[in-house]
Amino acid sequence: MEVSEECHSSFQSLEGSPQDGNPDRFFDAREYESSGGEEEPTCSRSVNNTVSASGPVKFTVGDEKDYTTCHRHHHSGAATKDHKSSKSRAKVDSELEEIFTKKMHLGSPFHLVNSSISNEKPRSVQECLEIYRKEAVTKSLTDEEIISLVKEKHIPAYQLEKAVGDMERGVSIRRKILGTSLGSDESLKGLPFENYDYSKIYGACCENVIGFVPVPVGVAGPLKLDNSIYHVPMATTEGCLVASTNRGCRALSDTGISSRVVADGMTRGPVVRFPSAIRASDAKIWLQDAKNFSIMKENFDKTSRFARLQKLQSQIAGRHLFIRFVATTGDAMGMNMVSKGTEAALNALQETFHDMEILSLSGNYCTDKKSSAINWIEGRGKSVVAEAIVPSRTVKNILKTSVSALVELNIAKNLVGSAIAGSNGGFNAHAANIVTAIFIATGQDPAQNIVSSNCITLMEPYGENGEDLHISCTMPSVEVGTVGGGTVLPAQSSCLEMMGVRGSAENPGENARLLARIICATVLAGELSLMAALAAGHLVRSHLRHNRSSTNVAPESLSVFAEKHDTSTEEASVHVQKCNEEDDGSFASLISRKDSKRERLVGAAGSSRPTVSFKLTNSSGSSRGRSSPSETVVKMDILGFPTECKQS
Ligand SMILES: CC(C)(COP(=O)([O-])OP(=O)([O-])OC[C@H]1O[C@@H](n2cnc3c(N)ncnc32)[C@H](O)[C@@H]1OP(=O)([O-])[O-])[C@@H](O)C(=O)NCCC(=O)NCCSC(=O)C[C@@](C)(O)CC(=O)[O-]
Ligand SMILES: NC(=O)C1=CN([C@@H]2O[C@H](COP(=O)(O)OP(=O)(O)OC[C@H]3O[C@@H](n4cnc5c(N)ncnc54)[C@H](OP(=O)(O)O)[C@@H]3O)[C@@H](O)[C@H]2O)C=CC1
Repeated sequence: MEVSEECHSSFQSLEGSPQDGNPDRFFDAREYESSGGEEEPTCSRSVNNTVSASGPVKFTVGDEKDYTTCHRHHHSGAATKDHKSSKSRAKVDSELEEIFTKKMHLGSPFHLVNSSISNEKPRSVQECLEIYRKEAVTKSLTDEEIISLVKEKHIPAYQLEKAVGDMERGVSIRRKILGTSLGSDESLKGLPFENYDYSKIYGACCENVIGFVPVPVGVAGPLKLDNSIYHVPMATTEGCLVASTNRGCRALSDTGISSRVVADGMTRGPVVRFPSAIRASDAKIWLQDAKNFSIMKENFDKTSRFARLQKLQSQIAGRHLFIRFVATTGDAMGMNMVSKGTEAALNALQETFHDMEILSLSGNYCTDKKSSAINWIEGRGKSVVAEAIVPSRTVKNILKTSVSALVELNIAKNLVGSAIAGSNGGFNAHAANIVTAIFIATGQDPAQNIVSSNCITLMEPYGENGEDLHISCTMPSVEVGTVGGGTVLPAQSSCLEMMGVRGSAENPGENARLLARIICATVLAGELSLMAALAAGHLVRSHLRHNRSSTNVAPESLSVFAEKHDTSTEEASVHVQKCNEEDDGSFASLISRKDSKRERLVGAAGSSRPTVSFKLTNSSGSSRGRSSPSETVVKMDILGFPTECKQS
C-alpha cells in the first residue's frame, strides 16, 4: 500500500497518540447507510474524537468475500460532505464506544429480550433498518431481523457484537449466518462459544469470532530450575509429550537445572530503497555513526515506556538497504512495540535521506515467523542457555538407558543427522514440541514457535570417570512476553500465574526473561527423555500407548501375536477374559488361527480400554504328550502389545 507523505504523517501522529492502544477499530455501518450507500464509505478511526486518514484500506462486508475499497478522506477539499458529517460521526462513534464498553458484558439482558420476541414475524428490512439507525445499540431486533440486515449489508458481519451490544449474542448470530452458508450448523455444534470472556478478545486477539477451541493442558514438573521449583503448563494434543517431559523433570529433580539469559532484544528489519547503491551505502555508513544512532534511538524510544533501541545492523543488497532494529521490550514479546518504534525512527531517517523510499516496515531481515540463519546466529528475543548434570544411576533407573548410549545418539542424531539434513537451528530432537505447548498455554504468538524453537542440544560424559551426563540446551531466539498479545486472556494468564510470571515485573523484563529460562529448561527435560526413549528403542511403543485414540477411529481388525507356549498343541481355542465388569465384551468374536509357532488372534477392536486379557486354552484339554489342559493368559494393551504372559 502506497502511503502519501501527508497520509503518512497523519498516521504517525495517530500512532503517537496516547489513545493509540485503544483505537476505534470499527467501521461505522450507520454512517455508510446514512449516505444512502452512494458515496464511498468512510473508514473512521477516531482518536480524540477526530477522524484520521490514510491510504486505501480494504474491508470485508458480510460473510462473503466482498471487498470494498474505503478511502479514508484526508484532504479537506476532497469530501466536504464527509467533513460536514465528521463531527456527528465522531459523536456517534464516541457514544457507541461508551455503550459498547459499558454494555458488552456476558449474559446481557439483550439476548433474553430478543429470544422472547423471536417467534414474531420478522419485520421488513426497511423497518429494521430504521430501528437499527435509531437505536445506539440494537436491542429490539430479533436475531433473524439482524441477520436480514447483515445479508443486505447494512451491518458488517464482523461488527455484530457492536451492533447488538452483546458480545456473546453477536458471536451466536455470526454462527447462525455461518451455519446458513455451510448449509447446516451441524459442524459448529462441537465448537463451544458460550461463557467466554469476549471482552478481552475484541480489538486485541481475534476478529470474526465464532467460538473457541479448548486444548487440554497438562502439567510437567516439579521442574527444579536455578534452585526454584516450577510447574509447567503444556497445552497439547500429542499424547506422550507431557509424560515424556515429566519424566525429564523427574530425572532432573535431584540435581536441577541452571540457566542464564545471555541476550535480550526483539527485532524488526525493514527494507528501504534508494535511487542508487551508492546512496544506500551512504545511508548504511550514516547509521554506523554513534551520533546518528542516538538520533534513531531518540525517535525509537519515545514511542514506548519500555521499548529501548539497543542496536542497528544493516545490510546492502544493490540499492536496497535492510536495517535490523534490535530493542529490549520490557515484559512484552515486543513485536507491536518494535514495529511502532521502527516506523518512527525510519521517518526520522527520511528527514536526512529524502530520496529514501520505505518499501516495507518488515523486509524479512527481522526475521519474524520464518526460518532464517540470522536469528540462529544473532539471536532474537531472549537468548538462553540451560544445563544439567544427570547421575548415571538416574540415567539407568529413570531414563532406562546409559550415558554412553545417550552421548553417542546425540552426536549421531542431533549433530550429524541435523547437519546432513541441512538444518538451520534444528540441532535438537523436539524443542518445538515443548516450546509450542508452553506457547499455547501461556498466550504467546504460536506462529513464533518456528524461530523460538531454534536449539542445539549437547550431551557429554561428565565427572571424574565420565559416568554421569552433562546435558545443555542453547536457544538463541526465544520470543516470549508476559504482557500483551494473548497473555491477557484468563486461561493463559492463569498458566503464567502458575509459574509466577504473569504481567509486568517490578523490574520490567524480569518476568519475560524468567519465562524464557523456564521454557529452555523444560526443553532440556523433554530432550533428555525423548533421547532416552530413542536410545532405548521405546519411542513407538510409548506413543502407541499414550498417543493413539480409538475413539474416532472406526473399529478395525486387531492383530495380536502371542507366543504359543505349548508348541505340541495342534489346535487351540481362545477364550476372551473380560478385563473387568465394564468391558463391553466386543472381543468375544475373537477367533484363533494357527500360524506355525505363533497364534494370530484377530478381532474387532471395539473397546477403548487400554488393556484386555486373553486366555489361550488347549481346546481338547489334552495334547500330545500332555495329560492336562494348558492355559496361557496373555494381557495386552489395545494395540496388541503383550504386557504380561502367564502360563498355568
Ligand atoms: C512415555 C515414557 C515417559 C514412559 O517412560 P518409562 O520410563 O517407561 O516410564 P515409567 O513408568 O518408568 O515412569 C518414569 C517417569 O516418567 C514419568 N511418567 C511416566 N508415565 C507418565 C504419565 N502417563 N504421565 C506423566 N508422567 C509420566 C513420571 O515422572 C515417572 O516417574 P515417577 O513419577 O513414576 O517416579 C517414555 O517412554 C518416553 O519419554 N517416551 C518418549 C516420548 C516422547 O518424548 N514423545 C515426544 C514426541 S516425539 C515427536 O513428536 C518428535 C520426533 C520423535 O519425531 C522428533 C525426532 O525426530 O526425534
Ligand atoms: N506488529 C507486528 O508486526 C506483529 C505483531 N504481533 C503481535 O503483537 C502482539 C504483541 O506485541 P507486543 O508489542 O509484545 O505487545 P502489545 O502490542 O500489547 O504492547 C505491549 C503494551 O504493554 C505495555 N506495557 C505495560 N507494561 C509493560 C511491561 N512491563 N513491559 C512491556 N510493555 C508493557 C506497553 O506500553 P508502551 O505503550 O509504553 O510500550 C504496550 O502498550 C501479539 O498479539 C502478536 O501476535 C506479532 C508479530 C508481528
